[in-house]
Amino acid sequence: MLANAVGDSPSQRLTQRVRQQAGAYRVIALNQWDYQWQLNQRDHRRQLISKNAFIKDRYMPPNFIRITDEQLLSDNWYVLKKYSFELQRRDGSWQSQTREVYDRGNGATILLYNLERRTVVLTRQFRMPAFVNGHSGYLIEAAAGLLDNASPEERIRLEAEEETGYVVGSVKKIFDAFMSPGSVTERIHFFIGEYQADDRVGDGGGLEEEGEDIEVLELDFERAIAMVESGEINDGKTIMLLQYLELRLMK
Ligand SMILES: Nc1nc2c(ncn2[C@@H]2O[C@H](COP(=O)(O)OP(=O)(O)O[C@H]3O[C@H](CO)[C@@H](O)[C@H](O)[C@@H]3O)[C@@H](O)[C@H]2O)c(=O)[nH]1
Ligand SMILES: [Mg+2]
Repeated sequence: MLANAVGDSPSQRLTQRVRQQAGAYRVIALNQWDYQWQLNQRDHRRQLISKNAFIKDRYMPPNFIRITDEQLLSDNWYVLKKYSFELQRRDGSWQSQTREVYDRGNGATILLYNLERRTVVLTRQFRMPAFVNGHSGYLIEAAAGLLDNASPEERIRLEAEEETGYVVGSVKKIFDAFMSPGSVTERIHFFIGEYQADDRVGDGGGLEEEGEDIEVLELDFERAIAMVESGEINDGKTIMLLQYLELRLMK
């Protein structure tokens, strides 16, 4: 339902309130993460105006963009589209642009750590895109997987066990992040979870039928940090997780 419909549902009341508050602002998006944002027209900074609002009928089309065309370039595995659109610049003028956008869904990742022994569990597997870009392709990474319609927490528990063999107890979501927002839609949900040696119930390794052949590495935390510095670990999500742990827990 468009938010300018007249009515008395919670979302409509919210919308009216937002509009009253709007003044110098334009509402830009009611996104899927339960946050409502508005955009300051003077400096284009986003400002959070409502959290955990109402899920279903709260879409308000932003008025700073007009999508004029959407062309499917490939849906061989995931979906690559070319969007043509007009975007309003900060001086108020409109500019036409095209952008290719690769949509492979969202993902989740987890760093398994043991505080007492100061260790972490990572994986090593072949990544074709890294190979194409001059790497051996064998990247050291935190366990991770695409959501495939599961919730981030549900998916990361399954993925951690599938890839590392560890059953994860409690997990903590620390943040989510766009990892390549210039071209890829994906948003990754980041988790950490403590493990003990006897939480390992299998070998991990991933699904052979999907081409996965994942090596499980248990590393001293200090060694892992040194590998970030030396460039041996150069996967973005893994660096972010290790540095989070260093800042918050492994002092
Ligand atoms: N046949 C085929 N298989 C594919 C293709 N692309 C991916 N796959 C397979 O699809 C499976 C996806 O495995 P997951 O464990 O769910 O995902 P992931 O590849 O580990 O992705 C995780 O790490 C990425 C890199 O950091 C993240 O981008 C992603 O969000 C997720 O966290 C893997 O077996 C992968 O080989 C493709 O084009 N063709
Ligand atoms: Mg994976």
